[in-house]
Amino acid sequence: MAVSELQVQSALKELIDPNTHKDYVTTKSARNIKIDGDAVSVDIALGYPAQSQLATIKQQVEDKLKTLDGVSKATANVSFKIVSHSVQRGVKLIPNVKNIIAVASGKGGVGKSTTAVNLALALAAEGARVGMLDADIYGPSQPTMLGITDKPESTDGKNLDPLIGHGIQAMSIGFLIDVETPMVWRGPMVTQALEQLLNNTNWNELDYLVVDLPPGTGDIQLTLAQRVPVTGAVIVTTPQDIALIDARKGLKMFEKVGIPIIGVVENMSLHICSNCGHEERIFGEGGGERMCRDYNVEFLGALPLDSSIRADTDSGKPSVVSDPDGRVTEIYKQIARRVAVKIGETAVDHSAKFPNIVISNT
Ligand SMILES: Nc1ncnc2c1ncn2[C@@H]1O[C@H](COP(=O)(O)OP(=O)(O)OP(=O)(O)O)[C@@H](O)[C@H]1O
Repeated sequence: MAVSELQVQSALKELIDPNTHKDYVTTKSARNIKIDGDAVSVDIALGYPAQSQLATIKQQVEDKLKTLDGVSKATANVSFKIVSHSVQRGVKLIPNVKNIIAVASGKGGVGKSTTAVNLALALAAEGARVGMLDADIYGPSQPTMLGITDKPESTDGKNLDPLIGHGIQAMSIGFLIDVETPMVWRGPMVTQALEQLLNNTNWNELDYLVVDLPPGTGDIQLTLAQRVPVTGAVIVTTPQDIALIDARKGLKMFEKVGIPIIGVVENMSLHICSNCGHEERIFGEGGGERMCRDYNVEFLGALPLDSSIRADTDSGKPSVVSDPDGRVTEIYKQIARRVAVKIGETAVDHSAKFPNIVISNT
């Protein structure tokens, strides 16, 4: 007897998506079940980029379906599609940009820019179309980290075309000014410069735009957080108490402006001696996780203090590019998938689909 659609659904309910930690029926990823005699096919449409896992997920689903009585041929078509999610109320969306991820830190020097660029490259490695906006006006580091030395041009005579580094679209004040000459920025100039970089760039169909914010939680960051249409924020911290206190301020700042916190990345968590492999928690233990528990936000992952991370970014080839199969890259990819999943779980932006409501007297 042929298998029923209900039986196929029950089997799919027993399979847990490795990234959402939910089954494919609950997440509504399983669609279009077709049964033709002893052959079953199903589409699995993931809401996050997972290029490196598509084959594994396909295999898991097909193996599961083949355990059903009456099924000898199973086909799973696994794909992903990224949609726009909602942002703070009253903030204008950017054309051609589906989701904006702000990467912030309460304190300078904790590795925010390094995390931002590797997160962007990891999302791209998982198949998403990604951009990087370097909003760190005081110390733009993305041009160096992405190995970009060109100057942006304008093909339409109005907006600048982003420059491409390792497959991602990038815009930075560092492309436009001489980074060796210190610039004195006053508050309103910073927000204006940033809004121009964001709005006057010809972004090309981005799934995610990662924004590397300046460090700190002062007025400037607050204004930026209120003006940039952000889907969610990632906070980077190191485990020392002093960094954590500032990171807590960062969390509160985003709460204040209604931007959801995607989670916290702990950087320089653990030092691994490059000579003997000895592991040491130089900056303390468990601080990031404790903070996440206190504020009920997700701990996205921890990066070791590893001289290769510094050397890779300094040379313009961040770890995700220079060592695509390495342990550090896997951590960045895990973080990237968690970020994408969390964004996928936030409310979808329906603003573009809502019909105009016209009140007429007739
Ligand atoms: N996990 C790590 N292991 C080793 N070095 C790291 C790590 N993360 C970052 N670094 C290095 O630490 C320095 C500071 O990093 P980065 O510029 O990313 O910090 P930041 O928080 O963006 O600083 P700021 O915003 O103040 O410019 C850089 O030289 C970078 O290569």
